[in-house]
Amino acid sequence: MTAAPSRTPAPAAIPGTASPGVASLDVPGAANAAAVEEVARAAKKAVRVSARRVRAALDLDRAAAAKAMADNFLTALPKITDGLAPVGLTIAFYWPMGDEIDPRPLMHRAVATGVKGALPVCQAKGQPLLFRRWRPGTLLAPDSMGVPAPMAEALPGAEGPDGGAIVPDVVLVPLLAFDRRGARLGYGAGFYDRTLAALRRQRAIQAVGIAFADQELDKVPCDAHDQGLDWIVTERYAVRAGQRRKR
Ligand SMILES: Nc1nc2c(c(=O)[nH]1)N(C=O)[C@@H](CNc1ccc(C(=O)N[C@@H](CCC(=O)O)C(=O)O)cc1)CN2
Ligand SMILES: Nc1ncnc2c1ncn2[C@@H]1O[C@H](COP(=O)(O)OP(=O)(O)OP(=O)(O)O)[C@@H](O)[C@H]1O
Repeated sequence: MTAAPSRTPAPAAIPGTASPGVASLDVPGAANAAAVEEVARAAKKAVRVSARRVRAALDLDRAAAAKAMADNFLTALPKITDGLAPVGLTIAFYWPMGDEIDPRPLMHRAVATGVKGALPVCQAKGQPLLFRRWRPGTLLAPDSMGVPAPMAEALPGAEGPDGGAIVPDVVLVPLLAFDRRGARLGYGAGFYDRTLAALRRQRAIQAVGIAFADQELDKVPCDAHDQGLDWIVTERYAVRAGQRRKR
């Protein structure tokens, strides 16, 4: 199965991956569902450890890769946003953490073309992320997970508990590992899964996984609550999830 065309709402889960790799655990009923979850959780944990090592050890020019990723993203943007609101497009970026590919060159270039920028804010564990407006120069302070995020007070008209939250059209998702189906692995706190699930209930959005190309795996372990990617953009290419690898 391929990803849904971009004019229809994005798929809520990764097509054909309800119980990947563990379908032979043919135990009927709720016990099976729990076993499948458990196997997926253990598999993810192991893959996360090795994926972190792989990303930290990548032997490449990280600044050049960040620029190349920005080029690929901006070239693909008309396709990524085909069918979304053409005016006042809001893109949720992320502020780089650790060894992640740096989205800041992309953020500056995208905003210079008139895109509205946003950054995620962690409110608390177990809660979806919210997004606040980002422009070059926006003051950032550590959110509840210690990641720099726009402060509520810094925003004009940001009254209310969410401090001026905005709903993005395109969400950049930082990855530890991904596959071409659009399955992804993050830090394991479930922030992006919860956030994409909540956004997709509200409107058509596009989730774009951002990573170094070498973070790709044949198959990332995933389970029923995992929210898939619509696109993947790396320093080497931009692809719609669900497309076969041309190699
Ligand atoms: N750049 C970026 N921003 C993001 C995320 C992300 O993955 N990348 N998130 C995606 O969910 C949310 C933050 N999630 C987080 C999940 C785990 C840890 C964490 O375990 N931190 C460790 C140090 C990890 C490290 O340095 O590699 C710690 O605080 O001890 C932090 C943030 C929102 N913002
Ligand atoms: N939509 C959701 N509602 C409630 N809990 C969820 C949801 N999505 C994920 N979770 C929980 O979050 C935890 C982490 O999920 P998972 O292992 O998929 O992390 P991840 O995809 O690597 O993390 P992230 O989404 O932060 O990048 C799991 O224990 C899962 O039960």
